Amino acid sequence: MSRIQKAFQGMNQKAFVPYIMAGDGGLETLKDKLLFLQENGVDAVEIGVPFSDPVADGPTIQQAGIRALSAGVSLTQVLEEVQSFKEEITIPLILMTYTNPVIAFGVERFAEKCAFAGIDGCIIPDLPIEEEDLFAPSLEKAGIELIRLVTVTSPEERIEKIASKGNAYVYAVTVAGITGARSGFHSELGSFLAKVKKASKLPVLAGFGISTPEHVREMNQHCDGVIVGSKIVELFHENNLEEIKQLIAAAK
Ligand SMILES: O=P(O)(O)OC[C@@H](O)[C@@H](O)c1c[nH]c2ccccc12
Repeated sequence: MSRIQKAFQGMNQKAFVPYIMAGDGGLETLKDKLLFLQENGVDAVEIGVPFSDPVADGPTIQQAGIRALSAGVSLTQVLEEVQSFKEEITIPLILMTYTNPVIAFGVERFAEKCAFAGIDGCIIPDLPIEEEDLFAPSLEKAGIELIRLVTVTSPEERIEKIASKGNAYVYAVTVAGITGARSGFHSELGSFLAKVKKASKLPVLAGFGISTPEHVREMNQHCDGVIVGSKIVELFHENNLEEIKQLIAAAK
C-alpha cells in the first residue's frame, strides 16, 4: 500500500489538505512550510508548480505563481528541492501542475523524477479523463497516484466514470470557475458531494473557495475532508501562521 493510500484509507477524522505554491517567497522556504504543515497535523500537501499559463487558477494563486516564476523557479528545481529534504517529510506530497510543462519535461522522465523526489501523487487539472492515457501508464509505473477532479457541473455519468478510478482520493470541485476565496457555495453542493461519495470507494475531498474555519466545518458535513489553496497561499505570504493553524484545527 502506498503512503498516500495509507494516509487516506481508514481515516477516522476529516482530512485537511493545504495547497502551497512552490517558490513563493523563495524555493528555500518550501521545506519550512512543509515541516510547519506536517507538525500541525495536515494529512497531505498539494505543491503547486509555478506555470506561466495557469488556466484554472484565480488571482491569489496566479500572483503567487508570478512571484515564484520571477524568482526563476522551475519544475526541475522544485523536484530537486523536494528530493533534497524527502527524508524529513512523512506526509504524502501531491504535485500540482499542468499538461504542457509535463509534456515539455517528458512524461516518463517526469514520473521517474517525481518518484525519486518522494512525490506520492499528481494533479493535472487540465488533463481530461479522455486524454489521461498519455500520462497514466507512466505515472502508474513510477508508483505515482493520479488524483482526478470532478466538478459540481459534471453530468452524473461523468462523475461516475471519474470517481470510480484511482487509489488516493477524489477531488470534488465545489464551484464552477477558478480557484479563490468565495463567500458562498453552490446550491447543489450537498447533493453533488453525495453523488460523488456514492460513485467512489475513495475518500472525497472538497476544494475551491474554502477560506474560513466555518467553511471547513460546513463542507466537512458533506465529505471526507477539504483542500484549501488560495487562503493558505495568502496566509503564508503574510506569514500569518496562527490563522493557518486555526484552519487546520477546524477539520479535527
Ligand atoms: O484556492 P482554493 O479556492 O482554495 O482552491 C484549491 C486550490 O487552490 C488547489 O487545489 C488548486 C490550485 N490550483 C488548482 C488548479 C485546478 C484545481 C485545483 C487547484
